[in-house]
Amino acid sequence: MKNFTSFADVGDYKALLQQALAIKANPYGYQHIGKNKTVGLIFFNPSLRTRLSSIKAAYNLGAQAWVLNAGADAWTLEMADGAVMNGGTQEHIKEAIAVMSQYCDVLGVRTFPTLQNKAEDYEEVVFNKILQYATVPVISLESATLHPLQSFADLITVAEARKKERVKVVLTWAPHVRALPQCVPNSFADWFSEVDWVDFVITHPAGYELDEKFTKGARVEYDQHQALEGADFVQAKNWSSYRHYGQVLQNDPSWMLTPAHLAGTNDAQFLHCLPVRRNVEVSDAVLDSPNSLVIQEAANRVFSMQTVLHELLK
Ligand SMILES: NCCC[C@H](NC(=O)CCC(=O)O)C(=O)O
Ligand SMILES: NC(=O)OP(=O)(O)O
Repeated sequence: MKNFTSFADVGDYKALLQQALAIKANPYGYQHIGKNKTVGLIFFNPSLRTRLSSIKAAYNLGAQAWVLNAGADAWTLEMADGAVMNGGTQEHIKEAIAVMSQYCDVLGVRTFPTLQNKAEDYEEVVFNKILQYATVPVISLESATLHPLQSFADLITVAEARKKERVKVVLTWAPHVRALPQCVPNSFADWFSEVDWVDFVITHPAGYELDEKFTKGARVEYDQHQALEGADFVQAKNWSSYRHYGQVLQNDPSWMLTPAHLAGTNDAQFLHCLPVRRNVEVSDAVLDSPNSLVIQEAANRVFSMQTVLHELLK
């Protein structure tokens, strides 16, 4: 693995999953890998889990980590090639990333989409500049279109929690009060459509279709009730429209997941990447039920990151 930006970077996902489970069983057993190594973490956007689990993952591996809040703590960065920098931007991304590469052995970067410029977001213009200028391996901490560390943690969680060999996993759209990125559902589809022991179904209202580049022919069922029938795992997430880019087309509260929605499932276990808007996306009764895996899922963010760091630093 050269960088970690999507499922395609992984190669053998079964081997990576086994490695994650081995690391989780013996989290401090690989400290020789991180000795004298530094993990750099740059955030252009807020984070709780990704930031803290990445520091913990580095620590478990015997490495040190530093964090830069690029949106707040550093100089205002210029992204455009050939820019005449006589305005508000103070440092070009070209130098900034090259310099930060001098201070670490692997670089994690979070940069959200604009949700305004579809072409710029879906061409990953900012993230690709970072890949271009970095001289160390780069890990996506959530880019404009994908969140692979989250999906890998979701895969670890489903693998641990499944009660049978083949499982049905449903990704359901949920209402929200804001327009959110498509990264988490894109990435969930990018990973789960490839897992050979998963029957994967996506459900959302019309107009919320995801980019087929990521859904890769996965079954889309517009009737949420039908989709949830017999599910073993349900991942809920809001996203804004991809077709009508960045728009909130509707917010029908009947899509909020409640125990009644889960009645026809196979006692489904519940997933959400967090942060979650309680009683907007999902009801308290679902989040607080014994079938909720959200804390275990967040805990597994340490092991998805630790496994990726292990691969890139070994
Ligand atoms: N990193 C996990 C999800 C981040 C982001 N959620 C948010 O922005 C929620 C913000 C709010 O609830 O206002 C998203 O959906 O991609
Ligand atoms: N799930 C997730 O990535 O959370 P943060 O945005 O808090 O890092």
